Amino acid sequence: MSRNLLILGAAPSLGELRDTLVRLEDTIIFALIERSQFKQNRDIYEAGKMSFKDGYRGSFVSWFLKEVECVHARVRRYQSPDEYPFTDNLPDPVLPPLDYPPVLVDPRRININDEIFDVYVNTVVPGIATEGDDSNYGSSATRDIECLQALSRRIHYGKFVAESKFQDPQTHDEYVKHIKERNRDKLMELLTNTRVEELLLKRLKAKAIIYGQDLSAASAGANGSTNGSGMLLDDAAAAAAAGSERVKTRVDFDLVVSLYRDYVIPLTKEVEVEYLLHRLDRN
Ligand SMILES: O=C(O)C(=O)C[C@]1(C(=O)O)C=C[C@@H](O)C=C1
Repeated sequence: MSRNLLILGAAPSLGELRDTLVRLEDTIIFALIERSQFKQNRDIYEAGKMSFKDGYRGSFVSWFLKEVECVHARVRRYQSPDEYPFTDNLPDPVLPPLDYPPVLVDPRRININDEIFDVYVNTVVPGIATEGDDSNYGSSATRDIECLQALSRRIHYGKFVAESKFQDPQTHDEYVKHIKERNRDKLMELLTNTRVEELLLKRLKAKAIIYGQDLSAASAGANGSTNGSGMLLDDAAAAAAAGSERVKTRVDFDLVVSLYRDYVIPLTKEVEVEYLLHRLDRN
C-alpha cells in the first residue's frame, strides 16, 4: 500500500521509510524505460537552441520544468516535505495548506536538485538513450521531468532517513557527538549500512531485468514465431527470475545499477550528512 507523509505521522520508522525507497525504485526504473524510447535529443538541454516567444533564454527542458513546476506549485506539491522544485520563484498554491506532521528540522533548507539535474543530463541521458535527434522534444522532456522528479524525491528522502537514525536511541548519542564535532566522515560511517546497499543493488538489477523485458516480442513467439533471442514467454520469465545476462532489456540493467551505486545512493547519503550537520541548530 502506498503511504504518504500525511499518513505516516510524526515519526516514520526506518522500515517504513525504506519501503518508500523500494517503491521509488519501480518509479525510477519505469521512468528511465520511458525516456529510453527516444533519442538523446541534446538540443533540448542547451540554452539558445530554441527561441521562445516570451524571450526566455534557457534550454527547452529548463523552460518546460519551470512551466510544470508552476502548475504543481499551485496544487501545493512543494509544500510536501519530500518534494523539492528544480526552479524558483514559483507561485503560491490555490489550495489551502495541508497539515504535515513536523518530522524534519528546517525541512526546506537542503535542495540539491542542481546537482541531480547535472548528473541526469550529462550522465543518465547519454547512458539510457541512443545518440541522435528524433524531433520528439516534447515527449523526451516530459519523460525527463518524470525521471528528475522521481530521482529528486528519492534522494531528498535521505532527510527522513537521517532523522529516523538520529532518533534511534541506540545510536542517538553517537550522532550527537559527531554532529557537535562537525565530523562528516564519522557521520557518513555511522549512517552507512553496507548490507542494505548490497541488497538494494541486487534487487535493482533483478527489477531492471524483469521490468525491462519486451514481452510483446516474447508473446509473438508464443503465437508461432520466436522473439529476437529465441525466447518464449515462459523462458523469458524464467530467465528474468534467474537474473540472466542473456535477456535483452529496454533499459541497460547494468546502467541502472551503476546509476544507483555511483549517484543515487551517494547523493542520498550526502543529503543525510547535510541534514544531520544542522540537526542540532534548532532544538
Ligand atoms: O536505508 C538506509 O539506511 C539509508 O540510509 C538509505 C541508503 C540508500 O540510499 O539506499 C543510504 C545509506 C545506507 O548505507 C543504506 C541505504
